[in-house]
Amino acid sequence: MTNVNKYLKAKEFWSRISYIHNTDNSLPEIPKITLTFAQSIDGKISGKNSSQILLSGQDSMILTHHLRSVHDGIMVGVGTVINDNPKLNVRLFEPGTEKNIQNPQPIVLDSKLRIPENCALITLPKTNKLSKYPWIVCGHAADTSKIKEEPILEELGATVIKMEKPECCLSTGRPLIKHVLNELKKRGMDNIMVEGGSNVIQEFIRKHIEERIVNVLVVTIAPVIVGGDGLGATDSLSLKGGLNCLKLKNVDYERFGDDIVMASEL
Ligand SMILES: NC(=O)C1=CN([C@@H]2O[C@H](COP(=O)(O)OP(=O)(O)OC[C@H]3O[C@@H](n4cnc5c(N)ncnc54)[C@H](O)[C@@H]3O)[C@@H](O)[C@H]2O)C=CC1
Ligand SMILES: Nc1nc(O)c(N)c(N[C@@H]2O[C@H](COP(=O)(O)O)[C@@H](O)[C@H]2O)n1
Repeated sequence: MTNVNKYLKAKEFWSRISYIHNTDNSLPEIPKITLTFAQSIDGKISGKNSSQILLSGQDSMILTHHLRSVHDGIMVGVGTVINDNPKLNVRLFEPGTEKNIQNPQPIVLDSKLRIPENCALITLPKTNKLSKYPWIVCGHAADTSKIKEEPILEELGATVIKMEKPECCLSTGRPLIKHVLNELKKRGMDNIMVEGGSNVIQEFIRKHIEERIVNVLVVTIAPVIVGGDGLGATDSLSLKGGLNCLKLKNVDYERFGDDIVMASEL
């Protein structure tokens, strides 16, 4: 398949599955959510000691970058930033379309402002004008954090969104997802792609069971075996409320190179 056809296929797949995304089953006060990650055939999203691994092949990576380009925001937890130092921008696009490419707004869930000042999300926009400075969402426990100060991050270009009200955070200071999403909607985010990592994926699934906050789940399954040392997307997720397992609905599959991409309602 030529590269042009790979981009076309990614676009067509998103058009096909976004019928799920666009069904009006979402809560109007929060952005529409696409929950997405790549996993090995044995359900791991990273390797031993949480080491980052390249699971997606080129074709499914093109899809991931297309998804980034069609969302207002892209969200990860600070664990992913510390571990992977991701860029979270759109680097794979059809040649000739660069003028139309919009990078999503990077959003980092970071209860205690642990984000490294020299991470790519903060340094990249200095040299790459198309990249956006990150929004960093912290809780009230950030006050007592010994590490990062809000003014330093803001001087560097980041926007710190502090969830100060006690009802917006757990007693540990971790911001509650629903309140965070409501705040992001007020700041203009109509749809957000949530890229992980494990704790954030689990939090979205937990919350979804209560309030249906996820519109579409997109999982790339790569023909790779990581083994028992790897980190699973849902290793610490215990399904409460008598659920033995969560059965996905409206399931669709497509092959991208050697990978299978599954899209469904959660
Ligand atoms: N294969 C894939 O698609 C991906 C794999 N990963 C992998 O995931 C691992 C990182 O995952 P984790 O360590 O679990 O970190 P994480 O990225 O899920 O971040 C967790 C942190 O987010 C913060 N946070 C703030 N509010 C939160 C909330 N409401 N819910 C949950 N977290 C909140 C907390 O400080 C928490 O420690 C890395 O190994 C990385 O390589 C990450 C993204 C995608
Ligand atoms: N789609 C996908 N496939 C993989 O194999 C992956 N390891 C990931 N990981 C996610 O992508 C982030 C890296 O993004 P940049 O390439 O730096 O823009 C990483 O942090 C994970 O969120 N995704």
